[in-house]
Amino acid sequence: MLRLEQVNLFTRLKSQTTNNLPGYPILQDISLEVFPGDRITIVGHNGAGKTSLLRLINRLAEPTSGKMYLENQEYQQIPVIALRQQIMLVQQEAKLLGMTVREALAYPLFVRGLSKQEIQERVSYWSEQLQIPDEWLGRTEVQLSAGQRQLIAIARALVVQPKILLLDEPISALDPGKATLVINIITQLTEVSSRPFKTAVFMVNHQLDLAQEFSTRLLHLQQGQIVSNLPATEINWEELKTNLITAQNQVDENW
Ligand SMILES: Nc1ncnc2c1ncn2[C@@H]1O[C@H](COP(=O)(O)OP(=O)(O)OP(=O)(O)O)[C@@H](O)[C@H]1O
Repeated sequence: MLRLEQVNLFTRLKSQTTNNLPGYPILQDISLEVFPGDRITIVGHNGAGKTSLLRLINRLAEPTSGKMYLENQEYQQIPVIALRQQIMLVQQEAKLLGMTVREALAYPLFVRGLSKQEIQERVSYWSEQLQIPDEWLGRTEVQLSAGQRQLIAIARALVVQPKILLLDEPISALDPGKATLVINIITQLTEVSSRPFKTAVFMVNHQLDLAQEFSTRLLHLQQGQIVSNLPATEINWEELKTNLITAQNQVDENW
């Protein structure tokens, strides 16, 4: 479904005299293959490259070298709009861009050409699934709490029922009940086969207990490189927790 082959991402530094400064590596030699229904948790300490990897897959960043394929078609051959119709990114900072919640949920469906009735049906179906109360629908982002905004950002991605869902710390502001609800709903999306495809999900998540329940694979990034990419059943979760805490402490000491 999605394949990355030896992808590198470097910062592009510019000076007043040249555009050819080398920059420094953000992601190095990233190769991975993703299949329908995969639930991939990405872990790694701050600055390891987790967000950059999601931005690369959503094409908000262009690889410096290497190849990326969606359904065996090279990224360069896919118009960006077509790619983003299949791959939805929920960023850490949810923005509704001045829209009301109702408009924000309807907009991605409108641009995909769904009829007014289909849009209404999808918006009410997903609002109900995520337990979004009717009274929120007329609000704008300044009238929502951080957790409420996060839930709306997730809903806005789910209404589209994308092939690939990229979630950057999607449950960090949610209370435990809502976090579990979101995890369960997303898990169903990856399993239900009534649609022509099962969604594949990448989730950056520091809550390893939830990650352990959720994931089918775990991708561990360190300084822009994949240090492990294993099925969740092969992970020693206790060891991973200790490793991540140790790695984070070492980074903090170096600062
Ligand atoms: N636009 C940019 N220009 C230059 N450097 C960048 C840019 N975006 C990210 N970086 C650098 O790339 C590295 C990876 O950043 P990234 O945001 O992907 O890390 P992360 O693992 O998501 O971190 P966190 O857990 O703190 O969100 C960091 O060293 C960061 O400073």
